[in-house]
Formats: sequence, structure tokens, C-alpha cells
Amino acid sequence: MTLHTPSAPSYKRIAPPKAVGIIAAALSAGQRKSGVDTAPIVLNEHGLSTQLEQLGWQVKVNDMLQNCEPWRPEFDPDVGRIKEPRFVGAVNKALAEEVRQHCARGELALTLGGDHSLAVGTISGSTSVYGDELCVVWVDAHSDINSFESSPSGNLHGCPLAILLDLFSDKPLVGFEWVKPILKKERLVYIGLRDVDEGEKRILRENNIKAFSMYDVDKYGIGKVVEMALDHVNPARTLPIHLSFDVDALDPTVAPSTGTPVRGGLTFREGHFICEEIAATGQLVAMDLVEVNPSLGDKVALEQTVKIGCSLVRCALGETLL
Ligand SMILES: NC(=[NH2+])NCCC[C@H](N)C(=O)O
Ligand SMILES: [Mn+2]
Ligand SMILES: [Mn+2]
Repeated sequence: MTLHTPSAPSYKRIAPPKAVGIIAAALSAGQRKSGVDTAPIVLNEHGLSTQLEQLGWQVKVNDMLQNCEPWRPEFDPDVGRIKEPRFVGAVNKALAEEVRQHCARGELALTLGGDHSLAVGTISGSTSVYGDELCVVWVDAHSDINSFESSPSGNLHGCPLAILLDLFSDKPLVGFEWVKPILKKERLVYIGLRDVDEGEKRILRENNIKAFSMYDVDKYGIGKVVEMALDHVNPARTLPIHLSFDVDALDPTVAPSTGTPVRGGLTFREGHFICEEIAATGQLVAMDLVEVNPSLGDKVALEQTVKIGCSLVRCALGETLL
């Protein structure tokens, strides 16, 4: 009898990254509330890069997309209900290349958003280096998998996973023709869902996509949920992980400064626990922290949200309680 040993990973991982590229991605055109584009600067002003250096990381700040205006086309009419597709597509294309370069150098690509439409670029970048073994853990109140037909708002931050999984390939959206659908739906898992549109529920069901909602967090506890989520996408814990963390996954009492808050979310500790468990796998190669909007809420709300944004990133990058 031979024991099952997981086959050696075939992706080109040099060593667990010790350097982190912090990509400021000031993209706000994927939704309608201004201010989300200022989050990368506010997070850095709060000392995030220094904190990561103190954790032993070599930090490289990438400000290529600190200002997205150079990518704004002169003419960008709606396509159906979808707003600013050419602009959002062009910024994501540039972002994909930045993430690719960091990953190709063996660095962890940390993207500070910006709205969640930027995940089209970040995951395109990470899959271009790590291929279809890349797992995505998507922590969010929303499933962000609307098609261009099902999107109720026309906001592209509700659509990135539909674009990445190529669920509607018969006609790629203008601006996104460059996207290569490398991410596999078996390699995607959600944690924290509680505001999923009817059309999205159907898409999740028809494509058999694994999702742990807040119901599951209540029923099983966060420890079991994270274990089941990782078992689904990464059973031997040998595959590279891209963590896409939307701050609205947290309860609005914990992280109020965000554009689409939904009550009934993750507690402070549950949010951090997800990051700690992913850090413990040693497989994190990319992370997005998105939807912090410093313009929403009062000074206390902002301080609270920015602080928790920084501490989630620190936990994912190895900070422990003891
Ligand atoms: N990344 C987010 N906060 N997404 C919110 C999406 C809300 C809604 N499902 C929509 O498609 O418009
Ligand atoms: Mn969300
Ligand atoms: Mn989101």
C-alpha cells in the first residue's frame, strides 16, 4: 500500500516571500462613492509600511496607480447598465502587470484599494505567475459575481469574479478583452457573505461555487469555517493563496467607513482569525485590502476602519498575538 503524498507544487514559487510590494491602487470608478481612492494614502499615513518592516518584511512601495487619471479615456459611455467599463478595464490591465512583476520576483503583492473591481487586475496578475493552482479566498459581505446582465447597480465592483471566471465569455465587456480566465471555480471560496443578489445566488448555485455565509459562521464557528474553506480550495495546504479582503465583510460597528455596509458581519476577532489562519499556511502570495473609504463616517469611524485595515494586513503577513 502506498501512502498518498501530495504531488510537489508545479508553480514557480522560489521561497515564501520575504519582501512585500505594496501597490497603492486608487481606483474608485467601480462604484459611485468618492473617497475610496484615498485609502492607500491614508493607510500608509497610518504607518502600515513601517509596521510591516517591523514584522521583518522588506517593503517596496509601488505608487504607479496612486493616481489613476492617466488611464481615464475621453469617452466612456455605459455599456448596458455597466458604468465606466473602459476606465476600470484600463486601470485593471495596468494593475495586473504591476502585480505580475511583484509576484514574478517572488514578492508578496499587497494591493491597497480602491474599490473591489480592482481584483480583476490583482488576480489576473497573480494567476499569470502561479497559474491555475492559485486559490482565492474572498472575504466579503457580497459575492461580487454579477454578470453585466444581472448587475442591479451597473457598478463593476459587484462583478469582478464573473469577469475572472469567464462566466460570460460569449461577449467580453469592452475594456476587459485582455483578461485571461485562468482562475478555476474550484479554487475560489467565500467567507462572510450576507448580501447576495438573486442573480448571484443563481450563478453561485449553477457553477457549484463554495461559499460560507454568516449563517455558516454562526453555525460552525469561524475556526471550523476557515478550516472547511481551506480544505475546499487547498486540501494539502501546498497551493499559493490570494486573499481578497473586502473590509465590509466586517460588521459595520467594527469597520464603519465603507461604501456598502451590511449589518450582521464578522467580529473584530473573526476577521483577524481568517488572516491568522491563512498566514499559518505559509502560502500567501497576494492580498487585496479594499473598500476602505476614508470619506465616509466621522473621525472615530475613520480611525477605527483604518486601524483595523492595518491590523488585518499585519495578521495576514505573520503578526501573532503571542
Ligand atoms: N465590493 C462591493 N462592496 N460590492 C458591492 C456589490 C453590491 C451589489 N451586489 C452590486 O452588484 O451592485
Ligand atoms: Mn463587499
Ligand atoms: Mn467586495
